[in-house]
Amino acid sequence: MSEHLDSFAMAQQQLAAVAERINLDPNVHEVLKSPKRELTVHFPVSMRDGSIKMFTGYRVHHNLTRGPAKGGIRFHPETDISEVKALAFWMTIKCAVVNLPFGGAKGGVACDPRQLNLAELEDLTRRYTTEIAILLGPDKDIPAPDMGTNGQTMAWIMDTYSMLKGTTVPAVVTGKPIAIGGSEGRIEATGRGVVTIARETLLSRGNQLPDSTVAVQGFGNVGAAAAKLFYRSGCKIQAVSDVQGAIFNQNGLDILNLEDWVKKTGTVVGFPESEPLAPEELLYLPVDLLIPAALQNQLTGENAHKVKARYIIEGANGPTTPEADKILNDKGVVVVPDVLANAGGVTVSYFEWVQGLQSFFWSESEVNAKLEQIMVRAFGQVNAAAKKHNCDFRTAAYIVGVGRVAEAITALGIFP
Ligand SMILES: NC(=O)C1=CN([C@@H]2O[C@H](COP(=O)(O)OP(=O)(O)OC[C@H]3O[C@@H](n4cnc5c(N)ncnc54)[C@H](OP(=O)(O)O)[C@@H]3O)[C@@H](O)[C@H]2O)C=CC1
Ligand SMILES: O=C(O)CCC(=O)C(=O)O
Repeated sequence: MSEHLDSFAMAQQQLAAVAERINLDPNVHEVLKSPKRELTVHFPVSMRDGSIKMFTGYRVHHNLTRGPAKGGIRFHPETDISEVKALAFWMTIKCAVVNLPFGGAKGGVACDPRQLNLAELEDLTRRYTTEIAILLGPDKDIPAPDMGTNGQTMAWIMDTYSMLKGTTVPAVVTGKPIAIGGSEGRIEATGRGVVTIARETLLSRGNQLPDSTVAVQGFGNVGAAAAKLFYRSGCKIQAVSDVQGAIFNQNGLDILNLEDWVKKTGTVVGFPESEPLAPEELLYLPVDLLIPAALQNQLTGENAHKVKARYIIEGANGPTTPEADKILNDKGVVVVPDVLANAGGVTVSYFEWVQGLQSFFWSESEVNAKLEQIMVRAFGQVNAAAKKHNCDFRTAAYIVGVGRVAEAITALGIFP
């Protein structure tokens, strides 16, 4: 049977599965089923052709028991409230898995940033920020980049929020440029975390990262950084893709040359040292490590049986549906979930927030060393939970994450 789940329904299924497994207090389950608040805004932007276009944006706070709301902002044509609610829920779990003092949030605007010029994009970002500013603040809600947004977007958000407050407030966003209080290491932090978790996963099974073959879906902030760090670790990156297509080289792509090519052309497609590949075929290559680093719902009940990779390390949020999870587990494919594998980004966002609040900044090597420590510790805790409960890594990560959130909810005295 194939599945047509929306993202929030999928997140609910993941929560329900772990609630049953750990006998979660039904009251806590009830709390975690719904986001704390959802804001939908419709706002006008003046387009450069003289017309006015209406856009719809969202900011969702899922659960704030462990700290202020934290999570990225996505600009994508298919972004809707269900997607943003799911992404906010995953942020609650993710922050708890790596034990950061944050609750989960996410935001988004339904738009195609590639169809907007820079001035339109700036206007859209500033207007969206003004509309959701009621929720934002360094001790309330701290956005960061996600798909379709970057350091420039964060700079516009910080500036708009600072204008509203009448003072410069760097700690209201993370993932901003270094010149305005960004952290060393944030740009590649998610990719670095993905590679660290891949290494730890392999080590836990008696394998090594060097010489592993890798396929990466998506060559943006997460995919490109992960590909480069896998390459530097001695892996063979056999395939990568972006929206325009996929490329393949049996002997491994030179990722540094590929980066130069993408800077020149805007796509991986046509890279001279490669052959074209049908994009969906990337998911079915017989590689050691498959890294989905684009959108959700890529591995489903319909295609999971075709996967030949030994390990899937989820750089993207929500790339594997529950039905696919079951098929992959039955096939013996090890899936390391988003809420652990891509937590390096929010971890360095946490460092950026702490540095901003203290106006005391760390070197890149300090940032990377602290990131390594947190990711290795989180992997160890999830691996231990997987052994203790004899379960897959997603279930184990949820046992750790949901367990911490439940403990916090109970400690507040809501359910004495
Ligand atoms: N940025 C971060 O710090 C974090 C991001 N994530 C998650 O990682 C994923 C990627 O985010 P990020 O790298 O920031 O986003 P970016 O916008 O930087 O990059 C997205 C990449 O995915 C490609 N892409 C989009 N759709 C497809 C598709 N259908 N097939 C193949 N490639 C596709 C894009 O192609 P093109 O370049 O052609 O547009 C681009 O290369 C998302 O799920 C996000 O939620 C998770 C944790 C932190
Ligand atoms: O860096 C952050 O605060 C959030 C990153 C993010 O959106 C994610 O982990 O999905």
